[in-house]
Amino acid sequence: MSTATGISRRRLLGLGVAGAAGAAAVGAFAGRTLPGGSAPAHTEAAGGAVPFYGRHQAGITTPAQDHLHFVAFDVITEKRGELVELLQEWTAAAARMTQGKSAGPFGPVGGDPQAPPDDTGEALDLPPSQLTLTIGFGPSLFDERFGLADRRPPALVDLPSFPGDALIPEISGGDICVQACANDPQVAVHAIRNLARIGFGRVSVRYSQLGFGRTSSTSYAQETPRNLFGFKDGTANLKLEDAAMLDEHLWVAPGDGPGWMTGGTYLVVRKIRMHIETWDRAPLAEQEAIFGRDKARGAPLTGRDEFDEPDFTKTGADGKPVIAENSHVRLAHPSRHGGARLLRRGYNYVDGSDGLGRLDAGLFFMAYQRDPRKQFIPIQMELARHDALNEYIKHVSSGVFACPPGVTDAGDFWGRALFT
Ligand SMILES: C=CC1=C(C)c2cc3[nH]c(cc4nc(cc5[nH]c(cc1n2)c(C)c5CCC(=O)O)C(CCC(=O)O)=C4C)c(C)c3C=C
Ligand SMILES: [Fe+2]
Repeated sequence: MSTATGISRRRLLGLGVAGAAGAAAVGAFAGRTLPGGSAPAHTEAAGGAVPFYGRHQAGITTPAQDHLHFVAFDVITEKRGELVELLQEWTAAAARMTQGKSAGPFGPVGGDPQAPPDDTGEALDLPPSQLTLTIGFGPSLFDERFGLADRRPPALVDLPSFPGDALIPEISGGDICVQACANDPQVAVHAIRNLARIGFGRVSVRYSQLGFGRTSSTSYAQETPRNLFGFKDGTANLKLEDAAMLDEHLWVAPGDGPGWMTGGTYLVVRKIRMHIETWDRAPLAEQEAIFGRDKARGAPLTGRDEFDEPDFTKTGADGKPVIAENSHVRLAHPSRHGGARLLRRGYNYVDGSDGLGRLDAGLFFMAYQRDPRKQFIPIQMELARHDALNEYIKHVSSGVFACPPGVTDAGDFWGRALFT
């Protein structure tokens, strides 16, 4: 998207037009319509910038954007100083890119023509698109390489193997993860590509995953989206408006573990293949019984409206529970897990077809929480053992990461308190 002069907002900012003049230019841009009076392709709300600095990292309670590019890196340098420098460089680039600027100060075309550009350029004409970049540190980072073994939080456990797991090691784990979310997939891909480029020689990409169509709402202002089985997903999620619940279930509090994690949270990722063609042959009544919710409105089978509380005691004419014992929502419900909740922030994925005519598709499940030992692990153990949904899904990749608190200002960097 371009300004009246034909120079993009990202380019303007990337070329260093800052301060009052830059702000005025951006302000003018933000309010303008395209020639002919049509609305911009991205509204400012969808295309605007999410603040990078704050007590918590952005991209967790931020209203879930439409697109994901998730990456897990292996650290290949063994020098602690090089890793710290990389985190500093990444933080500076992330602070810039999330505000719609280029990854480096010169941008795709403003530097020395004899040197590779400090930004790859494919987001040159695009608005910030609510890009957020969220970092996490995996258990393997806390081995002997960087002197971090005694700084590993007890809550950052290796996940146990769950019944039915079919994990592929090459797309599981990772020393460091970065979740890029944006309302434009090209902006998310650009951000991860540039972080990987900056990390050359110090990290290598272990795996990455594209996701589209968020499968959760993280704000009451958002409509509940649908997953690839056609059901509303994210109804009973933690929402950013529930501040007390976030303190109880999401953010690491003082005394929970090492001080460097206070204000942070833990992320569990699971790539879950969904057997779409088998599901599509299941009768509607069976699909609804599996989730315990109706397909049209997402209401519990004991209620009428989406946000009605399920009644697990209610029985039908046959004397059986209306919401089946092996239904997904009964097994995952907080009442079964001592009140434990998750902030789910997953995305649909389709990686093409599998060569046998079936979609290679599913849910890239991501859930943030205060302590995976008390939240994800017991919930998933229950689901893995009893969930009727298991006939239609397969967990193929897994990861757990400690996501540090937010970067407070330009002097701070991702994970500073861990390394100092
Ligand atoms: C271990 C955690 C969970 C995994 C893994 C998981 C996989 C998974 N879920 C769906 C679809 C739905 N899940 C729903 C609710 C729900 N799911 C979990 C946890 C996991 N799901 C929780 C904690 C809840 C909320 C339970 C409650 O409090 O009522 C729903 C219902 C709508 C909603 O509340 O979001 C759907 C639909 C799929 C397809 C899937 C794996 C592919
Ligand atoms: Fe679920």
